[in-house]
Amino acid sequence: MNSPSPDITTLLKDVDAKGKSVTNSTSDDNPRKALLESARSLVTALETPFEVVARMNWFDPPKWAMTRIGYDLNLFDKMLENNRSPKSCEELGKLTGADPKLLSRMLKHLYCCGFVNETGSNEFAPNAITAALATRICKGMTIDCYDLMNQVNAKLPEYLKNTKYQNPTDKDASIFQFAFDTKLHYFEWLSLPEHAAKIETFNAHMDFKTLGKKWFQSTDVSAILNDPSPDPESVLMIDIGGNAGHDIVDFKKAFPEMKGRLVLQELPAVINSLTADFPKDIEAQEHDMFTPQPIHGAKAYYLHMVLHDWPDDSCRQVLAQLVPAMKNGYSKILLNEIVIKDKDADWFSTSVDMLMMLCHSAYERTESDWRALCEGVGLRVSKIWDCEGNPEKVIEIELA
Ligand SMILES: C[S@@+](CC[C@H](N)C(=O)[O-])C[C@H]1O[C@@H](n2cnc3c(N)ncnc32)[C@H](O)[C@@H]1O
Repeated sequence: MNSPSPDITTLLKDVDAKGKSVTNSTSDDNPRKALLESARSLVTALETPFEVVARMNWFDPPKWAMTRIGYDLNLFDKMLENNRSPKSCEELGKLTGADPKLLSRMLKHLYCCGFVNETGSNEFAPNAITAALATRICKGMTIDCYDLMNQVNAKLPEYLKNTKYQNPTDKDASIFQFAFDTKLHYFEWLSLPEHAAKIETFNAHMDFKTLGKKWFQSTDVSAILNDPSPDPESVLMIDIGGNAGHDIVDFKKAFPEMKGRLVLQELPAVINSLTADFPKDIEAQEHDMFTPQPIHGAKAYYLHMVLHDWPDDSCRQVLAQLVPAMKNGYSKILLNEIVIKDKDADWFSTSVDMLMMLCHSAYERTESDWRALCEGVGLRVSKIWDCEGNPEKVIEIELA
């Protein structure tokens, strides 16, 4: 191999320097993230362009497919059995019902992905990624994305060719609708009785999707919810489009002493999917956010990655339903949303932006996009809280 180019040398020094600032501290994850970014830059510089293209075309698609099939076989759970002991493909074949030769080929690829450890010839053991894959949220996210996105991605080139490469903005003519040959909006389609199982994978995906800490773990909550009414009957927070309530449930756990009612508002199909262990001290209410907000004078109307599913005119309709319900000088809307950078956007934000285009003809907004959206309906952004550098921020909004 040739001696490293100056670029590589600089990148190595950068990795070395960033590595020194990483500690085991769980309270500040930023040094680890900075090292990861530097390490990624180093890998990008080391790989040849042809290796990059080969990985994209040959390596990544079966990585996704083999993982998806792993769930059908219950493979990751089976690998974790018996105290995570290494298992031969013969043994795994008996546990999953799959051909040991097929399992051997699948697991060799998953080993190259770092998803399992190889402990011998045709023998594999789970590692931390296998254990993560076995969790409900990783399983739900993978099944939800794989089963949907393969079909949608496959039709994307044809859709964009048909629309002469216009940026998709029509919620009723999304790429999802084209790919699945339906006139229903994604959330109407998901609400069909025959898609009840998909709701569970979607809920698990939503539970997964926030990278990093939740908003109330990374902001000054007492400053945001300042001076809430001492009346225990008043509403402290409504989680609108809160899915199965993972945010508001965790908020309640984090602040059990905070006064005021907590309410989850969602579509009927999601409310019906709530399990028996949904906390009794949080109210679950069916509500269509495009209709007038029934609860007036709440301290906070919280929407987490809800508006990003919709193009601008729909977002304005949702916000306009909140305006008459808000108490001037008291109520706030809290949007917990990605604020995509004008320049140097991160991979999480751009990936979710693509997902929004594919599913909903929607997009991730910059700070100026969010401000313009609010100003159009008699609201104003009073503060944007940076959540420890995470792409998702808290956009605090008041009546203008
Ligand atoms: C991207 S998910 C975000 C869920 C949750 N806030 C979170 O961050 O995990 C958007 C949610 O909006 C809900 N939703 C869609 N249309 C809605 C409507 N018209 N009224 C209320 N909720 C709606 C969906 O059911 C879905 O759970």
